[in-house]
Amino acid sequence: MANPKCVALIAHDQKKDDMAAFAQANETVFAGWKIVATGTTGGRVQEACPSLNVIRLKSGPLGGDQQIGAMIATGDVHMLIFFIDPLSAMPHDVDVKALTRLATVYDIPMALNRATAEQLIDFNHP
Ligand SMILES: O=C(CO)COP(=O)(O)O
Repeated sequence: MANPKCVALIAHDQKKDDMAAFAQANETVFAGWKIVATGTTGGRVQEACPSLNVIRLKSGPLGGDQQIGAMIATGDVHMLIFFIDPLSAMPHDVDVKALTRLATVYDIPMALNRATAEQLIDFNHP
């Protein structure tokens, strides 16, 4: 089988419950994907979806967003699902901006809320 496409999953703290529920509801779809995630998000998704193999990177504020940005630049991440919290100030706001900028530069599908993510995965079964 060809290498599966890679999706990056990230959620800010206020959105982590939502991400865990979203991943669980779509566990069978994600089974066909390689999954990378920032540290804490990845832990929550792994807990919610024991059948998946979630590759956990650093936590977002400690460089995880930048790691995923680098993977987008090298062509190793093909879709970004990032449940952002627009109501809280983030110490690593510049990293968040850099990540969404790179997803735009490299023109990969990017969902920043759950409604868009649901649509994206409907269209992107590998
Ligand atoms: O802060 C984040 C994204 O900007 C997410 O990082 P964690 O998944 O480690 O909480």
